[in-house]
Amino acid sequence: MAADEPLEAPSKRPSPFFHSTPLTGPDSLAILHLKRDSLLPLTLRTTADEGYAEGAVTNTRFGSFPHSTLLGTEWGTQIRASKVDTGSRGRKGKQHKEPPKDQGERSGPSNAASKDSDSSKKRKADESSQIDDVPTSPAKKLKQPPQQNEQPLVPKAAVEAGSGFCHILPPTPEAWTSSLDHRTQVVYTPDYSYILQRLRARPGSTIIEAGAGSGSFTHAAARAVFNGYPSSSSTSTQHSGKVYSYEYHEPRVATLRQELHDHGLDSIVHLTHRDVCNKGFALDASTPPPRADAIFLDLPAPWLALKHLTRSTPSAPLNPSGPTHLCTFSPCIEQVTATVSFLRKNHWTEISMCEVQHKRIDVRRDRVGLKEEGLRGVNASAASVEEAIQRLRDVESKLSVYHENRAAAEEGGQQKKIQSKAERLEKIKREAEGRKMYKEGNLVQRTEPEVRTHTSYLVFAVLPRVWGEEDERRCAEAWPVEEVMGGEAENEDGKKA
Ligand SMILES: C[S@@+](CC[C@H](N)C(=O)[O-])C[C@H]1O[C@@H](n2cnc3c(N)ncnc32)[C@H](O)[C@@H]1O
Repeated sequence: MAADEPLEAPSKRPSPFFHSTPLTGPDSLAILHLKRDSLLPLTLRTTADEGYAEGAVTNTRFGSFPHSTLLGTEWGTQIRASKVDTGSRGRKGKQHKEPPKDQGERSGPSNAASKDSDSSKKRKADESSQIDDVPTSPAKKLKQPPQQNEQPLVPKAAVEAGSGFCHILPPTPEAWTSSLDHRTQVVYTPDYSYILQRLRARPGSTIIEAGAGSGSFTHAAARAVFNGYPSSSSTSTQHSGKVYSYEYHEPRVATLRQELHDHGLDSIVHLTHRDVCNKGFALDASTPPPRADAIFLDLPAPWLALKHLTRSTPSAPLNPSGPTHLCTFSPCIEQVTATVSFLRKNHWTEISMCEVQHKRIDVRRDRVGLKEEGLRGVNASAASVEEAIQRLRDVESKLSVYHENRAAAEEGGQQKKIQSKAERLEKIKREAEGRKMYKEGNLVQRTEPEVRTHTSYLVFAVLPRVWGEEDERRCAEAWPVEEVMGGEAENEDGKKA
């Protein structure tokens, strides 16, 4: 499909990113939360086209999940993995003569990949090798027309596998960012939440974004500006929030266009296939230019695009009746220098730069001591010299009791009881029940290094609106100086009027 080729009419159904149903339903977009930072988007299906007796199945490294176990559940529910019967799927491939096997826990990718070895190798090479036959990439979906032989599901009841689980979550821009098919480097949640806040994006705003890349920022921006779907009625006066996205890489445009359609966002996001550096931000002839309140440029050379964003250009896509807030995202300081230099020469104000240095900080209680032995998340070594000496005394005394008991056994005398380790741990556990653990130990903080982000410098600036004599006159009429100053206005000579 060509990037400029429109899809069918904009989807009429509400976007699952803005409206969540109480329960998961057929054909709805869901995110499987497998583990921290491992999320998987999928569309829940009631049709079987993969030869599983249980109907549509998603295989992950944490087990197989028939969609029948995911449908009709509350969002956030923990779903147990199932044993699945590959049925006819197992017999389909010519090179695979073995009888179909049950796919138990953790049998996902390799067992399920019964089509051919090339495709299985490709999957292994794929960044998301934990996933098999999941309709994650709309690009893949585009290449695969819907199967003619899809049959209504009469699924075999799923049998729990005994281990392996996931949580089913509704789609949000955050979950989408963590799970999307990366076609480019993406803007991550900590960055876009800060950027959108600095751009003053709010319901009803108009944002320009270039380049759209994998659509991570696009989804977050769409949610930030959403204040209802554009109304076709001419009487509606409400200005709908809108995101104008530009991208010059044709396959990325086609993929993102399909995603936006599938996600019910195509009436909020206007995606254009265009090189903004060379050709500016104009839209097709039938569409009026955007009147942007905010601009986000995630391009290698933002200053080349900025030359099309001036107040003096008649076709400039800026809102003439308000200031325009700008953010550019650059991976190196040279780009920042060039951008800031351009902004200074072209009437932009409030120019500032910040480096993104997100850190995830783990704050917890550090509990050390022998009384913690056997408890979870503790350091069970002696916390003080006294504790260490006491432990040595205990060991010594046990040893001497042991020798006494041996001597007593030889002489036929009575033996003393020695506390076993299991008894000691049981006693500590019992005592712990009465302790207020959340108050104990030192409060410590540790920086976790693995926050997903890129080296990035964000440049912010504001382009004020044009202000002329006429604006000044209207303003003076609306807010007469005497009223504003409470009769304290001064005349031209600086005297009180
Ligand atoms: C880092 S990616 C953007 C990622 C995106 N912001 C996201 O969150 O997924 C940069 C994108 O800019 C696009 N691009 C680069 N130069 C461009 C230009 N002159 N016009 C339009 N798009 C451009 C690239 O094709 C690439 O997809």
